[in-house]
Amino acid sequence: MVTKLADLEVYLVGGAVRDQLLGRKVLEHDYMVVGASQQQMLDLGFQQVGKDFPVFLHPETKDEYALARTERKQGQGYTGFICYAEPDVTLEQDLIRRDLTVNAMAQAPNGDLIDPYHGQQDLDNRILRHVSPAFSEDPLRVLRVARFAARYHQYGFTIADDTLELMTNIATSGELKALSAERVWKEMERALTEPNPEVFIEVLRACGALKELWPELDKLWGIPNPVEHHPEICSGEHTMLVLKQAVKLSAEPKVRFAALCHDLGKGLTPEAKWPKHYGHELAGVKVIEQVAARLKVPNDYKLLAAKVSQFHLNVHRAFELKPSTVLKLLEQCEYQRKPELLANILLVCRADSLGRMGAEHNDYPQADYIAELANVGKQVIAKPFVEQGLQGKAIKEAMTAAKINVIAEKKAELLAKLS
Ligand SMILES: Nc1ccn([C@@H]2O[C@H](COP(=O)(O)OP(=O)(O)OP(=O)(O)O)[C@@H](O)[C@H]2O)c(=O)n1
Repeated sequence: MVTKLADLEVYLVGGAVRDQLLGRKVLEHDYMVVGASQQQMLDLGFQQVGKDFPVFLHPETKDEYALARTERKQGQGYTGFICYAEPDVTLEQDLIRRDLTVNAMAQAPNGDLIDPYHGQQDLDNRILRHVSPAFSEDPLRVLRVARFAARYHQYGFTIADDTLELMTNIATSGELKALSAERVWKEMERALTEPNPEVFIEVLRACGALKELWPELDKLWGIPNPVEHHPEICSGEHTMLVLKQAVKLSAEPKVRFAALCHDLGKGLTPEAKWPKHYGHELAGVKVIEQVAARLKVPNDYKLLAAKVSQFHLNVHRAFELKPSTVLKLLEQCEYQRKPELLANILLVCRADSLGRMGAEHNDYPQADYIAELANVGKQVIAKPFVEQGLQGKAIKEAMTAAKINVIAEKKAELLAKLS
């Protein structure tokens, strides 16, 4: 009979066991409780937090404690689960419903590892492998595996062949379409923070999930670019190179998302026009809006991606732009109200330029050049024009003329230095 906390049969489970064995920092401790009822947990002072599952917060540590449970799928989609969490559910029964063997290990309080599905062996061999056919019960696991592959690529992990086959079956069955946009986006966003987000995209592509979830991106493979600017030719390959450069430049997932989106407009170029892509910048904005609406992408991600798509070629051509065009570009990038937006646009443009085969170590002086012109533009203020007695529209016109002047002066100075 469980009457005090010390009587509970408790195991550390999931990511904490995995990451501890990998020598990684453990941020979250999840525990499983075997042999207790929901009422006993409440009587011990645990606070129930799970709506769908019996998950509780420890009265003192606030760590998550879940009752051992089995789950069976009922119908399509995530909500259709029959969950059973009575005290007779065993540790092994709970572990077998989990996604990957490396996630299906438990550790007893005395340190013993309970590993009925050989997670440690897979961990040592650097393999992501599903535990059982129950893997398919939650299609989101296709994205989870791709995300773990992106995270653990640095340790040499690969996906077991039969797991990739299972993921392919899930993707081609159309079941990914039943996932809510919120769950899909959450996985994508997390994947974008990993050290190798390009692996996430490559895995999704390899199992056919990218085509289902993000066809506008999937389409870029096979669309050529002019070889003189893009020795890698393929737009999909180029996008992966840009993403890798973006990872080097910024930890911000929205910068990485914008890198993925910057050439989506190329998917709309009629084949007869290949390998050129006139107008893909503006065409891409519509595609990004469509992707953002479908995946419920946050507005700041959408805004950055759309601006990068629209203006990346202009930024690349920065030195050729007239001062008035530079000012227009800066204003369209909301350079005064949102300095971070312009800084991120310039980062992605740099990633785009360096994300071409053989260009990895090139310089990208356009970014500093635009940033410096923005700085001088910002310094023009309304006060002197107001003091001259100008009003309303006249102040705005005078300020614009003054901004163009200071930009022209700075442009001449910077170009003289660069030449
Ligand atoms: N769709 C899911 C979600 C979770 N789990 C299981 O629940 C555990 C905890 O899930 P979560 O906290 O999402 O993942 P972690 O493995 O802890 O990974 P992360 O480090 O990304 O938090 C996982 O280890 C896995 O055993 C699962 O099998 N299927």
